[in-house]
Amino acid sequence: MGIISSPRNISRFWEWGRKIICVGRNYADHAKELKNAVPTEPVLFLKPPTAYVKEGSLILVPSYCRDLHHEVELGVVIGKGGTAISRSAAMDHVAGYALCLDMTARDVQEDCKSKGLPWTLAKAFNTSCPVSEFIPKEKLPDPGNVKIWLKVNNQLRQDGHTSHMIFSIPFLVSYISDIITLEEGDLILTGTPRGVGSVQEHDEIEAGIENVVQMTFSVGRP
Ligand SMILES: CC(=O)CC(=O)C(=O)O
Ligand SMILES: [Mg+2]
Repeated sequence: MGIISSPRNISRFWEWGRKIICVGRNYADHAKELKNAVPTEPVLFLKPPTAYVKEGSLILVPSYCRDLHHEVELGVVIGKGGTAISRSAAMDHVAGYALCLDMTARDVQEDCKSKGLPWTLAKAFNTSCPVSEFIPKEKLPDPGNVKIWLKVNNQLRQDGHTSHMIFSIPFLVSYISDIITLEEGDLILTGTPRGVGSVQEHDEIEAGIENVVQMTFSVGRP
């Protein structure tokens, strides 16, 4: 008897084992709050698929981290892969979106920056990429014009607007695809607005895209 394989469903993109490509310092107000220069080219780094976590599971503080930060970000889910995608064709490659957290071991990142080391330990640990449900493209017709927010224990910490991104979604899809071939199921995190800050074990993080999606995660220890 042959093996029947069911087709993969893009609304469960986090199960596909694809790349997570993150853009850093894409909001001038956040670059400034961390005393970083406002970039003239996108800053890129990666998270592995083992970084994904869905609502109902804990965000885990890595054992070596003393200062875990939240960063709320709009995620772009790739529906059609490609290399050297033009800016004008970029949105044809987008299947939809997800609200994402780029959890960051800030103390470790600062140490890596001072030593000129890569950010892997700070950004790529297990559960460093909590994601909302998949948002089909039609439900977010103007992704460059939405409010994203984040609360910790019901206190508003981040209250940003995607219109403040330095590099737009079409620009980022095109720019990244020149360097890293994009594949169906890949996720691009588009950077965080100002207001990043610490979370501790037992904290509750709530985040949303205004009028579109909301999600809640708790923080724990492994
Ligand atoms: C300084 C950072 O951690 C950059 C980053 O991830 C961002 O979203 O900006
Ligand atoms: Mg980030």
